[in-house]
Amino acid sequence: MSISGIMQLRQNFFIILLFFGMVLSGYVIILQSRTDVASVTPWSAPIIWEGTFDPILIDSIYKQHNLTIATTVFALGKYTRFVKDFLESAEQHYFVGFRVHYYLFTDQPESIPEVKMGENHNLTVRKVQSLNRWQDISMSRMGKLEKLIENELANKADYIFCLDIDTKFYGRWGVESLGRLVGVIHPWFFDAPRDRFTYERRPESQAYIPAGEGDFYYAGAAFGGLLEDVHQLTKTCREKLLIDAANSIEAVWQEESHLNKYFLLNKPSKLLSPEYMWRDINGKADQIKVIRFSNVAKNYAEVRPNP
Ligand SMILES: CC(=O)N[C@H]1[C@@H](OP(=O)(O)OP(=O)(O)OC[C@H]2O[C@@H](n3ccc(=O)[nH]c3=O)[C@H](O)[C@@H]2O)O[C@H](CO)[C@H](O)[C@@H]1O
Ligand SMILES: [Mn+2]
Repeated sequence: MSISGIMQLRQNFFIILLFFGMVLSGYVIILQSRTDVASVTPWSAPIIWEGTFDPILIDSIYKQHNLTIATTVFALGKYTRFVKDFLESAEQHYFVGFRVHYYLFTDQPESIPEVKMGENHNLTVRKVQSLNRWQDISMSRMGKLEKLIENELANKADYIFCLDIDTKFYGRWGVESLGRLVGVIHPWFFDAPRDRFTYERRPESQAYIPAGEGDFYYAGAAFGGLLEDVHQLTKTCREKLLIDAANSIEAVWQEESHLNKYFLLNKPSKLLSPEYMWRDINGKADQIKVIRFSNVAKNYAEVRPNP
């Protein structure tokens, strides 16, 4: 056979290989799903797990939209020690390649370390008053977030995520997490029956959820969505926390209880699996293929201002 004949044969072979490759990868994308976990809620909202999305494809779709994701964290009292790891790990894994604006609320702006930000990632530090009880610090976030969205974020961001600071990123958290109203399934309860959920059970509280009701138990340490939807959420929770305070009752898990009540009445349009909120001290679970974001181990007695 002549040289050009061999070249032709080789070329044909590669074309056939390419064709089969495309067919095969097409199948892989279309068949991408999970059978060991629920990947959709009874109200038809997706639940995001590893294997339910194609990161390259979804990035390329969202790239066209030039979005900004506002991201809030609070570090008061001894919780400033968590800031460095949070920000450094976020810069490795959190919306890499997309616009992110972190808003960090602290009572000690002077002790916030310098962390090198990636392209299109910015940090704004805000001074807030210190509070004496950790419960008050945690609950007061709702009102501060409400005000931030109301007074500052319009035209500056598209989506917002509100996260705990005693946390660290270990894997990708990207545009697959974006949605109108987004909740994260709590790492203690993703596998538990509903009657074990630690909802507020006293009817006197605005966060009350009766036995037999409720869909999931959501983490207070991460939620998000479109500005308008998160504004409504934070406003409602702030109002309900105030009513409870006026009635001298504090929900069992503070604003997390109110968040769970809100999500019962206003279903999230997207849920994130506990890959997006694990705990360093938790053991492994078969369903968790990737840990993306996790609560770091902490000595409660040492870091909190009160028991
Ligand atoms: C995994 C998860 O869903 N965690 C929730 C849970 O316990 P946690 O044990 O995660 O609560 P926590 O001590 O981390 O407090 C929540 C957040 O408040 C801030 N903070 C708290 C104390 C302090 O001295 N300084 C300070 O800055 C900080 O941003 C912290 O991340 O319950 C809390 C309310 O009961 C919140 O709903 C948390 O989000
Ligand atoms: Mn926490």
